Amino acid sequence: MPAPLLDIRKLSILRDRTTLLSSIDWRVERGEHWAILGPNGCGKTSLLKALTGYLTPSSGEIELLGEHYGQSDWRDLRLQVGLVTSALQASVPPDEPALETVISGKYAQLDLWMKITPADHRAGMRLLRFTGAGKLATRLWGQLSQGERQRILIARALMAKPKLLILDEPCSGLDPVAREQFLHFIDALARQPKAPTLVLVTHHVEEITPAFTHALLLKAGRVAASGARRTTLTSKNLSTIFGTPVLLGHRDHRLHLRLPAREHGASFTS
Ligand SMILES: Nc1ncnc2c1ncn2[C@@H]1O[C@H](COP(=O)(O)OP(=O)(O)OP(=O)(O)O)[C@@H](O)[C@H]1O
Repeated sequence: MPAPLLDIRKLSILRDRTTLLSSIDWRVERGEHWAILGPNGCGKTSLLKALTGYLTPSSGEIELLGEHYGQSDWRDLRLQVGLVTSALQASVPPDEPALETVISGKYAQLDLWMKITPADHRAGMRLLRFTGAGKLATRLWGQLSQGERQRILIARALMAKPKLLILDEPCSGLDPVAREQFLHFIDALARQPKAPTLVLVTHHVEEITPAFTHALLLKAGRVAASGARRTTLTSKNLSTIFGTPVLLGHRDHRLHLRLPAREHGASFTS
């Protein structure tokens, strides 16, 4: 049996007497796509930092692509993990054309300084077209819209042919139409036969499209629920993580969340 893509066991992280993560167990098999959901401060970013080697565990084990944290060079392993996060946006030079930003992903560098080979040019253009940004090749980073930037960053991440692609709140800052278009793209990407395993970090159940097969729900640094989407994404579990009763609905293969009627409280009178 092949090793799981990711196997995290009893991971705890403490900093300055604060528990960021407590006894996290999370196993991702190849071919699965996961959503990580939880309220502000529940530990989502800390978990991502731990698995990309930017936050050292206090205890527990992380196994990524069959390699154990602490025993392998995590800088090499990190190259197999694509990370699309808004934190990256500030690091891209504003005068860099989109095609160069994409190609820089192959070399894990920001601000591409080397000569572009014809093969890299072809691969970069193919990915730009694939992400629906083919016409943006010469557009400068500083001129791109938020939605366009997200597509460029995904193309950039795919340039390194990652086994795991992490999308950290990729819809923040997108208008409703751009968000829907972007979610369609992500759903289609996940269904590609050679797609990397996707991990989507979000606060919003609406963004968990049907291609996401599994979910990890975090609350206060702990796993509140984890597993197949049907059994994990439930009103009960979501009420637990958000600390208030919520109702999960399904419409047209999409999820939505609402508060029970009596929770709305305020009413208007004229
Ligand atoms: N280096 C640190 N030292 C102390 N506390 C930290 C440190 N890093 C994060 N924290 C705390 O750990 C908790 C989890 O933070 P984290 O950024 O992982 O949450 P998150 O789920 O990503 O939140 P959000 O949804 O708001 O982005 C927060 O309360 C945060 O203040």
